[in-house]
Amino acid sequence: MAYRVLSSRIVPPSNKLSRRFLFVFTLSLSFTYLCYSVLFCSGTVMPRLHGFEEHGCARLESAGAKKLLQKAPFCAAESAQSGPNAALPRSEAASPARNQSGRRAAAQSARTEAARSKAGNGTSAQRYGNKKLPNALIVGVKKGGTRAVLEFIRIHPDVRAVGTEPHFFDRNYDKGLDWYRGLMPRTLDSQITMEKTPSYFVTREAPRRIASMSRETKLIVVVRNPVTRAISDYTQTLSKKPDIPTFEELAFKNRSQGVVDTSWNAIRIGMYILHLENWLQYFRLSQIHFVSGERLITDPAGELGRVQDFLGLKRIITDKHFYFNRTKGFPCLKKPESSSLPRCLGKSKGRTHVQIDQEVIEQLRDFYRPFNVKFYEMVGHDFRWD
Ligand SMILES: Nc1ncnc2c1ncn2[C@@H]1O[C@H](COP(=O)(O)OS(=O)(=O)O)[C@@H](OP(=O)(O)O)[C@H]1O
Repeated sequence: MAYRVLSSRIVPPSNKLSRRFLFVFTLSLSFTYLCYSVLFCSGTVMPRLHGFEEHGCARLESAGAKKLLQKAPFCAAESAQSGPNAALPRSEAASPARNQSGRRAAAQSARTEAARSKAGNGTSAQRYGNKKLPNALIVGVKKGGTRAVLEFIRIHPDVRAVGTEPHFFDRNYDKGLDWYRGLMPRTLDSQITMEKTPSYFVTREAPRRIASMSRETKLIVVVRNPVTRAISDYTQTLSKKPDIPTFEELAFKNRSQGVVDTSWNAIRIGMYILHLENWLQYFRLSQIHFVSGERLITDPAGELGRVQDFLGLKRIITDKHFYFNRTKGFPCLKKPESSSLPRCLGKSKGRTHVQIDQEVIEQLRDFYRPFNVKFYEMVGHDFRWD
């Protein structure tokens, strides 16, 4: 065997040549190991030893050395998060107390990296952490200001959100929770996962389905004067289907007698108390936070302050994140989540409404009043829509 031949050659201690060969062999072996360690950042190796393969760096390993080197700065943050002992000497790794502070520092470093990538270069895709089911949902209401709340709250470094509306608990429920989880962004344990789908609020099955995912889910409902909301809803439909009947024709069964058509969605959605009663069969009132759609426009920082409190987040989003854009006529973000440039919401947010006869508006106000009063009583807040 080759080994036996080799050993018979190197074993005699008197053989100087063999000793020299052994020395050179050991030296070259050490040198190869050194090169390997330098090229492949230690964080990618250590987590494997500690069983943290599921995190980012391990994934990058298979992409080859070139890619690895390009991603090196990211790797530092990822290894910090995935392998708490990776950056520590062995003696420290063995101590649980030091280990914890290392983990804290590592998590902090990963958070800083997340914040930097959010605020700075516009690459909002987070490549570390895990996809988790959402802990908080913006469930309604349509045309209440749900997009504004989502875009504003996601600038918080401890919030990660899906940009599009997943419609899981209404249209896609049969696809299953794994499908739903797959849509979520990667989050660290310290971060909150969120999505918004305004139609959940009026979907009969949504509260039961959400509760069966988790009874602890936090729910946000952005409410707005139901008359204005109905007009906004109609304006949106009209922009897509210009041939629909007039607002008045759709809103009343009999206008002269003031009989409102509650089967029309644009009207039905605004009967907030009826929908809320359905939610309260599955969730405590304290699990639901109501954002005023009106104040969201006049005082976005104030509303976002309360949203952050409700979500248990540090108040990071403040006045300094907003400016009022006169052309748009709405508050806009100085630095949105996806870019470092100031940005307002799109054209479909803040449309000029269809002109509606004042008399019709009064009739609808009268119609909604009793529903509004019950709603105020239930949530313990007067939204002053009358
Ligand atoms: N900052 C800011 N910028 C633009 N628009 C804002 C903002 N804050 C609240 N709003 C109001 O949001 C309304 C749209 O609500 P939603 O995002 O819930 O609509 S949707 O259900 O997702 O279609 C939209 O309704 P319309 O004005 O009727 O278009 C706005 O009034």
